[in-house]
Amino acid sequence: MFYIDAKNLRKHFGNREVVKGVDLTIYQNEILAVIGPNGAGKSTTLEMLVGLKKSEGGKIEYWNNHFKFQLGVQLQSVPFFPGLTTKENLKIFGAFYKKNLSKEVINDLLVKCGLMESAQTEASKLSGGQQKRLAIAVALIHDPKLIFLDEPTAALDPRARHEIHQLIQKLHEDGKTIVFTSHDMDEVSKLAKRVIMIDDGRVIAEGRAKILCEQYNVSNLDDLYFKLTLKEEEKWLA
Ligand SMILES: Nc1ncnc2c1ncn2[C@@H]1O[C@H](COP(=O)(O)OP(=O)(O)OP(=O)(O)O)[C@@H](O)[C@H]1O
Repeated sequence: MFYIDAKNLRKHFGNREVVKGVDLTIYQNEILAVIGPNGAGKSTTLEMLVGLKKSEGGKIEYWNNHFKFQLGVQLQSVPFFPGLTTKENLKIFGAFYKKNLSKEVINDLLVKCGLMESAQTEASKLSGGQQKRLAIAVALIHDPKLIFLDEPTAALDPRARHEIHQLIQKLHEDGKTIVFTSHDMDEVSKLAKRVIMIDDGRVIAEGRAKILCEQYNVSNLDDLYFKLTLKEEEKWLA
C-alpha cells in the first residue's frame, strides 16, 4: 500500500533542469532515505511530493484527498516567529492546524525533540541544532502519518544526532512513515529500510541498502555512493 506514488517529476530553475523525470513511491510504514550529492535535486523532489513546488510534468498520486493534514514536513530552513519562545512557536504552529495544544502535548513534544531546556528561549536565540529540533517538533505537531525530514541531523552534535535517530525509530514503531534525506551513510544504513539515490536530477539506484551493495559488489553505502555518483566534470559532459 503506498502513500505517495510519483511518476516523471520534472523541474527547471531558469533554463536548468534540476529534476529530470524522477519516479518515486513511498510505501506505508517504511523509513525511506533519499540520498545523493549536493544539488542533486533531493529537496526539490521532496518539495514537489509535499506540494510546496509544482512538478512541470508527470503525475503524483496520494493515498487520500486529505493527505495534506497527514503530512509533517521539516525543511532545511524554517521561518520561525523570532520574537516568540520555543514553546510559543509550537503553540502558534499548532493554531495553524486549528489545534489548541494542551500543556501536556507541548511538553511531550519538547521532551521528544530534546527541547525542554530551551522551552523558554526565544527562537532567534536558539543554536543551529536547537532550531533543527524545533523544526522537527513543528513537523510533528499535528501527529502526521507521513513525515518528511530534510537533513534532520545536519549540524547536530553526536548526542543530538543519536537522539534524533532514536526519535525516528520511535516514530516508526508508532506506525509513522518517515522519508528523510542525509549525507551520512552510517545514519542511512542504520535507519533506512529502503534507499533512493538521486544524482543530477535522476534516480540512479533504489532498494534495500544491503541488496544494493551486493548488486554493485561493494561493502557499504559509502562505497556505493562513490561508485554511482558522477563527479562534477562528468556531469558537464553528460
Ligand atoms: N529556488 C531555486 N531557484 C534556483 N535554483 C534552485 C532553487 N532551488 C534549488 N535550486 C537549484 O536546484 C538544484 C537542486 O537543488 P536541491 O536543493 O533540490 O538539491 P539537494 O539534492 O537537496 O542538495 P543538498 O544536498 O545540497 O541539500 C541546485 O543546483 C540548486 O541550486
